Amino acid sequence: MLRISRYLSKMEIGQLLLSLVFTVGQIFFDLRLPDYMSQVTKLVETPGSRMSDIWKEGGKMLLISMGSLLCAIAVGYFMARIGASFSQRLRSLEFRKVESFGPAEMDRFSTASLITRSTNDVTQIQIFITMGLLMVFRAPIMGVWAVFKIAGKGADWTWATGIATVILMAFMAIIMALVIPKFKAMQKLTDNINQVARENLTGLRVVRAYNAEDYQEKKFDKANDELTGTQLFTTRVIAVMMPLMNTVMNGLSLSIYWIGAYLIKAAGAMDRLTLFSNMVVFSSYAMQVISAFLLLAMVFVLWPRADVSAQRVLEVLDTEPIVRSGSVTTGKNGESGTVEFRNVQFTYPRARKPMLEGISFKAERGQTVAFIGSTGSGKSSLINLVPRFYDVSDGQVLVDGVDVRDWDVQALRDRLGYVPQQSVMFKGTVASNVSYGAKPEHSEDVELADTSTAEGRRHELELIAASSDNVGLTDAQMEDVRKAGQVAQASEFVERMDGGWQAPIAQSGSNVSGGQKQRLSIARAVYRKPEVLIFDDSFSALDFKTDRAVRDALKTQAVGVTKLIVAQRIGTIMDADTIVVLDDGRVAGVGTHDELLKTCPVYKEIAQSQLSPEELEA
Ligand SMILES: Nc1ncnc2c1ncn2[C@@H]1O[C@H](COP(=O)(O)OP(=O)(O)OP(=O)(O)O)[C@@H](O)[C@H]1O
Repeated sequence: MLRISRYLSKMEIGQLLLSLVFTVGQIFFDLRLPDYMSQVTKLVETPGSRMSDIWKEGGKMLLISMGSLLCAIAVGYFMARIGASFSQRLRSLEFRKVESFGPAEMDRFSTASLITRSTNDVTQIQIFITMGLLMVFRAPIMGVWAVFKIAGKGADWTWATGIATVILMAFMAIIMALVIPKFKAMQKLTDNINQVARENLTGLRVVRAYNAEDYQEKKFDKANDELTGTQLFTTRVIAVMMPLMNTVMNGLSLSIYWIGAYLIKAAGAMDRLTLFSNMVVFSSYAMQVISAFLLLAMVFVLWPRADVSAQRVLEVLDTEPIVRSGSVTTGKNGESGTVEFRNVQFTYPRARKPMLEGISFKAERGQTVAFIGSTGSGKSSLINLVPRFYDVSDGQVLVDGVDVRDWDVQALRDRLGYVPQQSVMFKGTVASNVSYGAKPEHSEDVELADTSTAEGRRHELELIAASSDNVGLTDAQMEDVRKAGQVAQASEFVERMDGGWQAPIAQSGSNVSGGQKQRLSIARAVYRKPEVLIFDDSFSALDFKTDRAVRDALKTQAVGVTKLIVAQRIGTIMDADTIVVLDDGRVAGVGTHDELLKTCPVYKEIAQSQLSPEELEA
């Protein structure tokens, strides 16, 4: 929990210190009250006291109470502010950190856990800051101060308070020993429930199609019951805590008065009034000591969960992606549009066996290099090394003559137009999806925006607005969107949509078909005007005619752009300048279609399974 405080802004630290001052003020006022109470008691007991004197002392008590109230309000206000702005910053930082993650980091954390870590975990930290943080300071200050106030005011009463304190501490120790491990488990169980819910929602169609609702429900019920069971246990234990504490508190009050009654009975008439007043004061201070323990108990309720959450949030924030950015921003000797693999070996993190071995080829500027091979032969794995989703285990991948590990990652990816195997659409419009690469990249400024100040929050909003849906594309940009759409053979269906290029795209592109998504995804890559276009099996959802039309358009419209194409269909890649045939992560052949038909049995087998004898002869 302490380590996460390094993300507090200066303003928040200032507010925290101010709250601390107000807390000390509140304690001061609270501990002054018994003194006035003692005065009032004396006045009431002393024959001949005037009502106005009692009113005066009572008035002072009221003022002191008001002072305490105002301090409490100030503390509550500042702590709520700190809690809200700090958690906002943590969420933003986590979001940006996750954006820098590659597949390796995503595999390590899992999507569900990352969602819990930036929502539920941050909320636990916020609750602790708002409700528990100042108690950490308030409880000991109040306890020690109150002990000083009662020191020397009666050995018997002090003994009674000491015994009550020991009983309280014993109760608290038992309760904490019972609940802390459960609190730790609770966040993991929340991850679990998120994971099951997420899987169910994303796979809803399959669940329905296979009538697997019961199975899914059982899985969810199990996760839900586990979480509920743990929550019930901790809540029950904590529910017992308060009555126990109150019993001890009331027991102590009773003991003080009981002891007082004996002492007063044994004292002489002159001392009785002083003793009585001392007893009232002592009892008030003793209650303050016990209250300090009650506050500590509250801290112990909130702290363990917040501490676990802080560790989980820090785990994300402290993770440095395996793929680290280099510094090169231009190609070697002005080279442009070349991609070369030099004896590349690649092993997936946590895998024992290399997935790719001995891969070498070079794509010159403007050339088309295609990759074909059976399912699982490593085509996607190979292509993923170019944008550095993973790094090679051995050998080199060079873009424009520079090792991809030396490239500044942004500069490298700016040169590439990547079309993934599964198209991804974002909520927005057709145009905003196609022009996605034109958005300003997230700026370092955002990370530093101090959201604890009004100025910082305004700045953050401006930056968010600048990077949100680019509704206002310039005419030139809109022209580029249309051109990219034409190359990807998307214009026809887009123009038939309600709103044309401004037609809305639902979350995950659920209002367009698989083939349409694929075409928009291709348009998005073309729009960037990259040096290298990478198609990871991107033509598979297209019909043969569209596949052909897209490739023809690319030939005429994307001249000089290097194309790396992963494909299942021979027809898609037949005219490539070079075809690399993969078999179980090794190169089985490299050459043109005609060459490979003669020299590569694996390629010949694939070709024979897809083409007619006439096509093969042609
Ligand atoms: N993230 C990963 N971690 C570990 N192994 C992986 C990972 N992704 C893929 N693999 C393994 O790498 C192998 C090659 O997968 P890859 O996706 O590169 O094949 P592919 O040739 O593109 O197949 P397809 O044509 O079906 O898309 C597979 O055996 C797969 O199990």
